[in-house]
Amino acid sequence: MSGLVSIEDFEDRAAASIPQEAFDYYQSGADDEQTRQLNRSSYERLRIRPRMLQNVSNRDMKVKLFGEEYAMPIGISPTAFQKMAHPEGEVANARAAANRKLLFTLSTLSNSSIEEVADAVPKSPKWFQLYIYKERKLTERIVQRAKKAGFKAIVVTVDSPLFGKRRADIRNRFSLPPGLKAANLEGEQAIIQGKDGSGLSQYGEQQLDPSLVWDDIRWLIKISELPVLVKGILTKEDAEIAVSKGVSGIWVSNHGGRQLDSAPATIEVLPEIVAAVGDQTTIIVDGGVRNGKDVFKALGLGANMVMIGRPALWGLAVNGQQGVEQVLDILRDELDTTMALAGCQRVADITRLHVIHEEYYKELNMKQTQVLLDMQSKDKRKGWLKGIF
Ligand SMILES: Cc1cc2nc3c(=O)[nH]c(=O)nc-3n(C[C@H](O)[C@H](O)[C@H](O)COP(=O)(O)O)c2cc1C
Ligand SMILES: CCCCCCC(=O)C(=O)O
Repeated sequence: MSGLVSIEDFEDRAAASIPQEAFDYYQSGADDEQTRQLNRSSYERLRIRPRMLQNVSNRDMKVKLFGEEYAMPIGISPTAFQKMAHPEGEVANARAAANRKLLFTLSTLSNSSIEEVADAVPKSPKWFQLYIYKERKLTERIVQRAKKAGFKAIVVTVDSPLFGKRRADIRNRFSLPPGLKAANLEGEQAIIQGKDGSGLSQYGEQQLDPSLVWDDIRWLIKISELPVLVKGILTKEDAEIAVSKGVSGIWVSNHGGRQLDSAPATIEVLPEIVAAVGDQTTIIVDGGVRNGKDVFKALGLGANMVMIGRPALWGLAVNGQQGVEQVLDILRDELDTTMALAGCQRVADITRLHVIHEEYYKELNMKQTQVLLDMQSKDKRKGWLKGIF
């Protein structure tokens, strides 16, 4: 697809490519969308401190996570209902990730089933995102299916005891289009139908378990016998509890600004979580990542892997599997350029000192000005005193 050179280009083209209701569902955040916007503006407030003369002629973006090697530290977050973007849905998205040797995460609420995705990309590493249903036996069956199909980790989403209020979905009475269903479920649990307001929040209220507590994470680790990561962590307190319960990773996320509006941006909270548990566990982050500079900043602040949600949906909407591949290629090229220009040959070379908040320069500037003003007024006072005596 020519003429598309940034993720924003893909978003604009996606808006013109799919039905308004689908685009609204993908794009929107909760309530006033402060957190969705903050995810972006917080990246823009960070600066990169580049180092010169570092011989960056041979660059390498490969990373390892849980024993698997990935071509770069960018992966795909779980997003529901991908056949609204393209008839091949999650299968196309997973194939794109596999072709680029990247991590893919499948949502519980996918339109392509666990088995279809596993059959499409049998060899490449993939994770399964879990929503815990009130019906625990059903939840267990889903976990066992994911495990049998070869998914390598369970990512349990903990930020959704109920559903954030997405105004567009309420106005649109969000429903899955005819012919689409939640492919991992059966009967009424597979149907999302909005009669009065968003069908999604009604579904969530009826089906998902809002009574979850930390001991349920222990239960999940026990029944799955797979690495379990908790997705939706935004404080060091919760990160510390999660680690004490035996999780294999913390996924710093505010659900793309779709759950608690006024929650902080993920890139804002990343440093506190890395400082608290970064030496004990794997840290994943998503939310508002739209270019290679953002990925670089998240790595500098301590993330082990940086994930994208909506950008992959925009690629899918524009041109299916190929569209996602193009999105991934744009991000890869941008990260590569950023690393070269910042003086980093490998991902491990990106450090905390490469990333700084814009306030640092403002404060420095203010402090220096204050010192000069103080010196000037001291001189003036001296002259004034001289006049008296
Ligand atoms: C349309 C859409 C559907 C989503 N579905 C899920 C889901 O099923 N499970 C989940 O844990 N997170 C879900 N998320 C949140 C993403 O996993 C991710 O946290 C978020 O999209 C990251 O922000 P970004 O879209 O700005 O990259 C969804 C996000 C979007 C935009
Ligand atoms: C009630 C469960 C529906 C989940 C839909 C997917 C999701 O997480 C989203 O943000 O949308």
